[in-house]
Amino acid sequence: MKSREMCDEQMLVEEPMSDSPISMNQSYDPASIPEYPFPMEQIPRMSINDPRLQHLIETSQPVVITDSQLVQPALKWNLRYLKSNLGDGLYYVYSSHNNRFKYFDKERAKQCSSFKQPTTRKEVAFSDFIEMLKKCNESTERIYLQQTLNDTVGPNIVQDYLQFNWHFVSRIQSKMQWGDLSSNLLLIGQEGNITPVHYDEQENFFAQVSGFKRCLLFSPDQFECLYPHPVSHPCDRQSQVNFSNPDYQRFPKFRDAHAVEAIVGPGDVLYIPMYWWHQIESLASAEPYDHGFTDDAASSCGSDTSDEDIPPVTVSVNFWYRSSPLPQQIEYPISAQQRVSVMRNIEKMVGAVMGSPDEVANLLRTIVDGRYNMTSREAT
Ligand SMILES: O=C(O)CCC(=O)C(=O)O
Ligand SMILES: [Fe+2]
Repeated sequence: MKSREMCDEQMLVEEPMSDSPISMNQSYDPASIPEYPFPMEQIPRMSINDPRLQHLIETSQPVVITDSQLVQPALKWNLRYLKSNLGDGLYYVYSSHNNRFKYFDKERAKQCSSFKQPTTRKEVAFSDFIEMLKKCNESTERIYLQQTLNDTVGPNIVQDYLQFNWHFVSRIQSKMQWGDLSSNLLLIGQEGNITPVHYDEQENFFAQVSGFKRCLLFSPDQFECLYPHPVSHPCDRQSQVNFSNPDYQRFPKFRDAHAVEAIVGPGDVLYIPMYWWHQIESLASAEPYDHGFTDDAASSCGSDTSDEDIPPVTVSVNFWYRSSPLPQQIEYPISAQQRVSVMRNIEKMVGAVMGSPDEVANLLRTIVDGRYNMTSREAT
């Protein structure tokens, strides 16, 4: 396990482009990293040319790629540039009364009267998002923009997007026989925001554009330690465990959880394999955040409040690729990913037939109790 000091050194980011607004020697504030009770190892960081890279991706191991230039044209995406160039589309902005932004399915939430929504969501113009950010300075509310990039973006963003390093990602996509790129999610959140631990059913190249994020990953074989909500719950795929305040009575196997960690900065791309659990935390920058409005505050933002009031944000863009958990030929023992997929399918099937989550538990217990949960000696 590498020491935090080594990590901090690694995080000194070279200026990526001469006309880039990213200043040299950018780094994060180590004091902004939350502490947790589980052990952590570092995710390897390597060059696009490193011969180990392909093997890691082939075997579904997380890795940080440091020089892919995947989103190089986006490294100039500060708030001012985005405001001028994102176009007049609407953006989903989530609000939370604490720093956690736990995902939930809105449709399922409507059907579940006892469910307390952890965040609220608004669809707003990008300029309104900036006004909302300013208001966050006056309250404890925090916000997080999370919107799939779509065809409402302006021509400069289209140009930037076309100049992403598609050669790099498409080569991996075809080598790994992944399906289509399903979407690119743009994430702009305040420093300190946390996306709590969950897994996705897609392969992910997670590209950091501005600011720093701490990414904690757990392999799919830690399903038992992380206690996901039932598949029918609005928070399907999300862990029930809150790392900042773990309830060991309810979740005793969380004591066995162990993470791998990466701190990503501008230009880094983290490969998050499908079904790998991840918690993503926006860290505080060590330097003052340059949103780009400082020179022409009055004209740029067009509002009563000063642009100086905009709190610092982090910006990321992910690349989600469809993939199948089942290979053409199943090999035994099945992988941890396949095991999760099988469990999900069984849970969904029983839930669909029985109609209620309580019935799922009863039915599965009836199948197992006294029959499969015995030692092999008792069973004979
Ligand atoms: O950056 C974040 O806050 C969450 C990103 C995430 O969960 C993802 O890309 O799958
Ligand atoms: Fe995710």
